[in-house]
Amino acid sequence: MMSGQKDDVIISLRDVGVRFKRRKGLFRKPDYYQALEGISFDIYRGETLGIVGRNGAGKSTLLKVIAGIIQPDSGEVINHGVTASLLTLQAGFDGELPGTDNAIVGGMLMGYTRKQVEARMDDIREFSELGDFMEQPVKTYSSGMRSRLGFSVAMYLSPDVLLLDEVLSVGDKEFKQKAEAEMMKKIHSDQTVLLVSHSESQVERVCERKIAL
Ligand SMILES: Nc1ncnc2c1ncn2[C@@H]1O[C@H](COP(=O)(O)OP(=O)(O)OP(=O)(O)O)[C@@H](O)[C@H]1O
Repeated sequence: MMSGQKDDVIISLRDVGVRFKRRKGLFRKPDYYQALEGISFDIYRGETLGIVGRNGAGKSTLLKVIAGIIQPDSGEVINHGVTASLLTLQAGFDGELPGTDNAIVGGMLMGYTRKQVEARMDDIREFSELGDFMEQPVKTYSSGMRSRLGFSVAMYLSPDVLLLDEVLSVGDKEFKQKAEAEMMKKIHSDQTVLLVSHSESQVERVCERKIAL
């Protein structure tokens, strides 16, 4: 991980716009939906930035643009040489593969080698509290178990910028508290975190700065 000053800008968004083509069936022309428009801000090294907004405000879309998963239709995202990975609870896992293999694949997508992920597997297993379930296919997991796996992988294999989409809002109360405590440690370290949340109070509690969409 890179260390540096808190006033280093590591990613800049300049007037970013994203629109989606919406199909209207066979006999009508598609139209366009402007999911994001004119978004400009800087992300500083080491900060924890909360992104809030109502359903459909474009929060998940914004994280995808920052992660480079989708390209903006206007404006630009300038990455000053950092890795940014998106953690969501819905996507990313192969249900047929066991938790361990999913952790390895996830880590490799963030630029780690298999050996590097394996070296952290005991920590991931312990934090997630999945135990022997780590050897079971992810399709047999409950949604809470999936979120524990995703969160634990992200915590132990952090890219320079960790993009978290609603990951603190699931799981049982106990795990949520443990996850939040772990997040607080990251926040007080060099780790840069962008956190999307429906909960304004959670953002107030966890983040140093917030952006409303
Ligand atoms: N692939 C897509 N094709 C068409 N429209 C899309 C697509 N992805 C998102 N949208 C639309 O863009 C808007 C923003 O979606 P996004 O998922 O970014 O919102 P959000 O703020 O994360 O919402 P939520 O709080 O409900 O998770 C929504 O109106 C959604 O319908």
